[in-house]
Amino acid sequence: MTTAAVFGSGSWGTAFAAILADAGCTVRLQGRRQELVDRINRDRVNADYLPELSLPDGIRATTDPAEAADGADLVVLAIPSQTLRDNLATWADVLPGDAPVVSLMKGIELGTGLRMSEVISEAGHVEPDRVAVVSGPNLAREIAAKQPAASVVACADIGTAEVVAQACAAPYFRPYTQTDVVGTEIGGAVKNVVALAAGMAEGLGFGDNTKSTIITRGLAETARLSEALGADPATLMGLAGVGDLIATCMSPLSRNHSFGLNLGRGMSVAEVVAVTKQTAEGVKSCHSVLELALRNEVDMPLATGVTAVVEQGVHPRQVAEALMGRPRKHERQ
Ligand SMILES: NC(=O)C1=CN([C@@H]2O[C@H](COP(=O)(O)OP(=O)(O)OC[C@H]3O[C@@H](n4cnc5c(N)ncnc54)[C@H](O)[C@@H]3O)[C@@H](O)[C@H]2O)C=CC1
Ligand SMILES: O=C(CO)COP(=O)(O)O
Repeated sequence: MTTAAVFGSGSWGTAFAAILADAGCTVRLQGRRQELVDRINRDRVNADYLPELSLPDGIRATTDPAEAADGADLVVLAIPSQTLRDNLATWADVLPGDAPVVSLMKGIELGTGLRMSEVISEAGHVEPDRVAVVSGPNLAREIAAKQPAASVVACADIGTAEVVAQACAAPYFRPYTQTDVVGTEIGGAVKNVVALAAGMAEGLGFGDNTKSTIITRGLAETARLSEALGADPATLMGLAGVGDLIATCMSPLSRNHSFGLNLGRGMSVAEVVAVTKQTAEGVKSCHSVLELALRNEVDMPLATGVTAVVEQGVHPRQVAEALMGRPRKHERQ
């Protein structure tokens, strides 16, 4: 039987721990707060993040990273992207030397422009062949309700991807394997930025034509960036690309979508941050995505507009007008 250690007991860490347990793994769920961990072990529920999910018996929570990682065959990381490097500085020593390490995170590191798998290799001292990424249309609350969904497990080493896929294949969760780690991670990070734009459009009172335009042109700029970084364009046509983009841009459950919605309705970034309890990765990753785009000479007008709203306080309506006023061009450019 596989023993899995999940670091991060927020919405996705908790929902993924339940997937692993339902797939037959023994799971140790690491959380920061003793009080939350005690409640998870006592009440079999993570009341702060997923109160509607009854946690399977195979999950035991702990605050101790060493206890979580001890003897694990699989390590899963589910924390905010911008905190990963600092956390790995303390966790690297306790990570098993031979287990696959899985990133559930959808962000790009500020300052370095590194993808989460690259941060894991660098700061966690894990060889790239052992680092896998799970990404797809996987809104935690729908997964927690055991609604059917699929995802992608990407790893440079297909054997490792298969081991991870085997460990997380549950009746309601269908993992597909991939070797295109770059495309899988860029798809996951950029869709959060595009979802902010879709939310803003909704907040401005625009309907489905506008949102569909944002999704489609958002996909085009995501594909341009991924290709420039060496990804396979086909990956963006799959679950970690268009699949996740649709779910996140359309769903009221998406935190990035909701964040954008509030901005479109006229709230300031500080006001939205104050009412947002969970991680909306696009708010920080828009900056790192744009830096990656500039470095690789890729045109990303939506990401540029989102960054102007988030960082310079430009009104979303102004961004919408600027986007619509650009010179016309061929659809494939
Ligand atoms: N919630 C979802 O539906 C999905 C989320 N993701 C990705 O998973 C990652 C984690 O997201 P969620 O679990 O949803 O976020 P969340 O906000 O629900 O939970 C974040 C967790 O990280 C912990 N945390 C916060 N700051 C920390 C720090 N400095 N050091 C260590 N731990 C810290 C929190 O205590 C909490 O347990 C993100 O990259 C997100 O994009 C991916 C797929 C689905
Ligand atoms: O990544 C997600 C769904 O696949 C979750 O999106 P949010 O972080 O916007 O809630």
